[in-house]
Amino acid sequence: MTSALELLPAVDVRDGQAVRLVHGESGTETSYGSPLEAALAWQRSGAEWLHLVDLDAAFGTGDNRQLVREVTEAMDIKVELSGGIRDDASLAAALATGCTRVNLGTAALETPEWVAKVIAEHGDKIAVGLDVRGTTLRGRGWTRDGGDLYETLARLDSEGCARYVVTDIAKDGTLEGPNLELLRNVCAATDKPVVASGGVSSLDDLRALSGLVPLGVEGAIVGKALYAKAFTLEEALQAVAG
Ligand SMILES: O=C(O)c1ccccc1NCC(=O)[C@H](O)[C@H](O)COP(=O)(O)O
Repeated sequence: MTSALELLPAVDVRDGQAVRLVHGESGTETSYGSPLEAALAWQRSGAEWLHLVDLDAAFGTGDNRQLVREVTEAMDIKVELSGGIRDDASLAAALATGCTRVNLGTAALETPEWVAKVIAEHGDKIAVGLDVRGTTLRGRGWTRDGGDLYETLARLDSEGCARYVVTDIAKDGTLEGPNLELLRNVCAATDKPVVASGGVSSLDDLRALSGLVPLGVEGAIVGKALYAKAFTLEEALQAVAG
């Protein structure tokens, strides 16, 4: 039997606030208040995962490390931490929060030897974010080109990377629907589970992503649609229930 699609409601933190960006671009923020309140609300609604992003750390405009730690420690559910985890110190701080796993982005493009080392050390506590425009990867808060998607995926697979978080930046925060073709292509290129991110707008999008579970899509991150109240998390969980 195939498992149900996992849902990861997103809390992206900028300057201490829960925000949503469009295409991940700095300056496009819509603010949604306290990150802790948002995270607790998703937990109360039945989430089993939280996708928590430190956008300042991703953009290099500071960090929300203390707040991210407080939110993670307040959760009874699994937490995936993302944003600016690029060296031993930031990885140690992220893992010390007690999160379930971390999502590395820029480091996989700029310091591949370090990423290979931490994959070997930490196994499935490490996921790698493949954030793309077309098939070109983007790093540094999605502001710099960082190589070819499929070459990088092959390299990370050979290093034992456990899981990928795949974002089509053109879709992120737009409510235009996920890039199903990209997800199919990535699943065809790797045996490792894929978490889809960016663009979910409706329960039908979630049903379409559920249809990709047999191909290797394990989960879906949902941000803007929940904040914009396109549907509730309870409805989303019902829609993907196996
Ligand atoms: O995850 C990151 O490190 C990151 C870096 C720079 C800009 C954005 C980043 N993440 C954004 C997300 O993970 C979103 O929460 C997620 O893609 C949800 O998108 P949507 O459902 O379209 O709001």
